[in-house]
Amino acid sequence: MIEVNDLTKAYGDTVVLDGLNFGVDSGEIFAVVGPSGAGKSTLAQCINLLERPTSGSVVVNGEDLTRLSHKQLRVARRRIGTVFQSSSLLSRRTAAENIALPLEYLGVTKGEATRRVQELLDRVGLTERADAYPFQLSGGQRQRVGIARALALRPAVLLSDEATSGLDPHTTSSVVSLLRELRDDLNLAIVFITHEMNTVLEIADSVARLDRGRIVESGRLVDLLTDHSSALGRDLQPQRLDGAAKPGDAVWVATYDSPDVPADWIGRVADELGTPVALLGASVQVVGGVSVGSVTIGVAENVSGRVPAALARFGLQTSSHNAARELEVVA
Ligand SMILES: Nc1ncnc2c1ncn2[C@@H]1O[C@H](COP(=O)(O)OP(=O)(O)OP(=O)(O)O)[C@@H](O)[C@H]1O
Repeated sequence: MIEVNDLTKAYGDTVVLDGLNFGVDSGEIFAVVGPSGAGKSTLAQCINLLERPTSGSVVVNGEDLTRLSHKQLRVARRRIGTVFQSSSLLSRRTAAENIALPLEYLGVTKGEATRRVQELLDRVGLTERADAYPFQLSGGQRQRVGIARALALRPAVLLSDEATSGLDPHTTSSVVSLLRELRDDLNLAIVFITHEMNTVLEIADSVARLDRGRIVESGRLVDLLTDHSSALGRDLQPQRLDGAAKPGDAVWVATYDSPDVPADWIGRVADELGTPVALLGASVQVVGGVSVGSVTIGVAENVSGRVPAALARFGLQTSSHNAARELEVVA
């Protein structure tokens, strides 16, 4: 596991990270999301100690890395594997040679390195592409090589710094699936730094929003998504375009508010209201075994006032924002 305690980084008078605190358990993916300039890259560099924090500590499996000498740190840093954007591979080395790089630095015997590289290629599904050069690989394959290289020294923590940025949605999903698999199979603590909200929704167990060097909100993903007072939870909801309602219908957006929403709630709400409920759009996702997200429905205006109570009975909520929208439609 990794703990970041009161981490501060200043360049001269400019405070870039201001007293950050968080912990990531083994077998957990913790996403840090934030806009450009929030301090994400600086945080990544402080976590793997490429930059020394001005104050505070980074503790991996009980050892405070910030207190180590330069020499001790070189050894301790192996516990953190880092995946950068795909461009970080060496272009004149094959996939296998890129993965072997950390093993070479460590002075591992050639036979042992070959065995380990084979194992890693297999783990990331690239056995067939061992001899390909980076330019012969797709963006997703290059990222898999980067991940395999980060795992070469069997780290306890995997730090992903914008590792899926610039990849198309399909490739992002496949890299995300691989990271989730590694979390479970290798019991890794993964710190996933990104500016992409959609990816957070796919990957994170917990999430923190970094803004101007501070963590302004954090929590378990599923809790944030079902907490209607959470600005981060709202921003993480998947975006979608809804279909138009029938003339004379009022539109409501219902958000999943409970882990126990029955799968057939639309039919049951229609029965209760005594009128059909039209499904206009939905973005519902299962996070940690719980359905979260929102659904847009259209119902006849004459029963519209009864909608919030009917939905609440099945564990769904209409937020005030959505009520305002409904009033707009009715007006
Ligand atoms: N070496 C440095 N000296 C002075 N200021 C710096 C230094 N490195 C970063 N900063 C400042 O720290 C702030 C955070 O930068 P950082 O690159 O960590 O943000 P970021 O969230 O990664 O942004 P982006 O997503 O655009 O890469 C910025 O205002 C930047 O100008």
